[in-house]
Amino acid sequence: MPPSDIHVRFEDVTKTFPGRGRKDPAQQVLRGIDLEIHRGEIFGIIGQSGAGKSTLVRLINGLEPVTSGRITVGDRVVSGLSERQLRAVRREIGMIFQQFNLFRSRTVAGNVAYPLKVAGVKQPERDRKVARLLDFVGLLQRANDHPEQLSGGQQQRVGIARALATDPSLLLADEATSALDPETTQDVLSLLKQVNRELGITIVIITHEMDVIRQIADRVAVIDSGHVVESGSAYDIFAAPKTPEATRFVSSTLRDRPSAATLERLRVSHPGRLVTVRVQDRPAFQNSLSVAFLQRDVTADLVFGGISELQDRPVGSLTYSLTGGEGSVDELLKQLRADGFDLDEHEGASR
Ligand SMILES: Nc1ncnc2c1ncn2[C@@H]1O[C@H](COP(=O)(O)OP(=O)(O)OP(=O)(O)O)[C@@H](O)[C@H]1O
Repeated sequence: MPPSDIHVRFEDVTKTFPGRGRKDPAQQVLRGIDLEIHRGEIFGIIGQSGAGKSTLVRLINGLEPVTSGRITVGDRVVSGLSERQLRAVRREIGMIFQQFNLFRSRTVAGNVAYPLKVAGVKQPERDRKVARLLDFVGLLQRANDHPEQLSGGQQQRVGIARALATDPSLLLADEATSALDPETTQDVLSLLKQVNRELGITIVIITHEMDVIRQIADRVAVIDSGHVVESGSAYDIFAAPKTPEATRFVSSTLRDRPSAATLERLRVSHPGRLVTVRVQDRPAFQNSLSVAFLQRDVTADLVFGGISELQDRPVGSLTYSLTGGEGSVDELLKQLRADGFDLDEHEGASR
């Protein structure tokens, strides 16, 4: 990828918060982070609470300084800049927050106008721009209301309009939908997609909800205890997560794999060997499985599973209870693995 197509680059970045003594020791929150966020994409960062997501995103616009390593935004190294130098960088980077962070004393229009005022944009131009932004987020009619008169979703729309006021090329979204109900979350995610597709703005979205990643991200990094444990296209991570952390996040949203308790129940009600096959985006996926079952004379009862779509491609898994004559299930599993099927047998099942 040409360097100009990389919008944000982390190179061996660490972050340690200094402690204040023995009872409050220094805390290393990010360790050796290497990441490349491409221009024009929606990049998701997922991790559990305390994994270091907010810190990571706050390093990009210098709200926190790095401890070591280098962060580049466009062709500019932003780590190590002074507050004055950072002000110019921040004009190119919008940010939205979980709690919206609007000024309660200002109107909706006043909130959106604020960054323009700070940037020295004069009145008639400012009013025109505020009206255009409020129209874009669907709140032109509410320009003179105050934030508390709006729903959470509407307040986040104002947050988005305000973040777009200085025409940023990059938008940072810190748990932007975590305070919203599922339906409003959908609306805000649709608006963010529109911001990305129509305005060409790169979006970095951090979340602890894999469903947000499923709905919106092109690529994703999974972070755990300050490390990037897995990264890649959202489809690849959903279709074939490689680490236990990514697997946990994926099954939390697809709910396609049986839990330990469900497996116990399935073992009681089904005599066969329990095998989970990952759904693959290949022609006649299910038909090839059925043919293999028939050829080996194995009876396959579908006992659990789920298939969803991500970027118009199938993801998920199917769990079968397999029964057959002496050696036939072993032969079947060997053949399926050789044919490139991705499967796990749940040990402990009755044989
Ligand atoms: N300013 C700070 N000073 C000291 N420690 C901090 C500071 N900011 C964050 N931390 C610590 O860094 C760790 C990571 O916090 P961070 O907010 O980045 O995680 P997160 O993954 O975003 O989690 P959450 O979703 O709960 O905010 C936490 O243990 C937190 O207590």
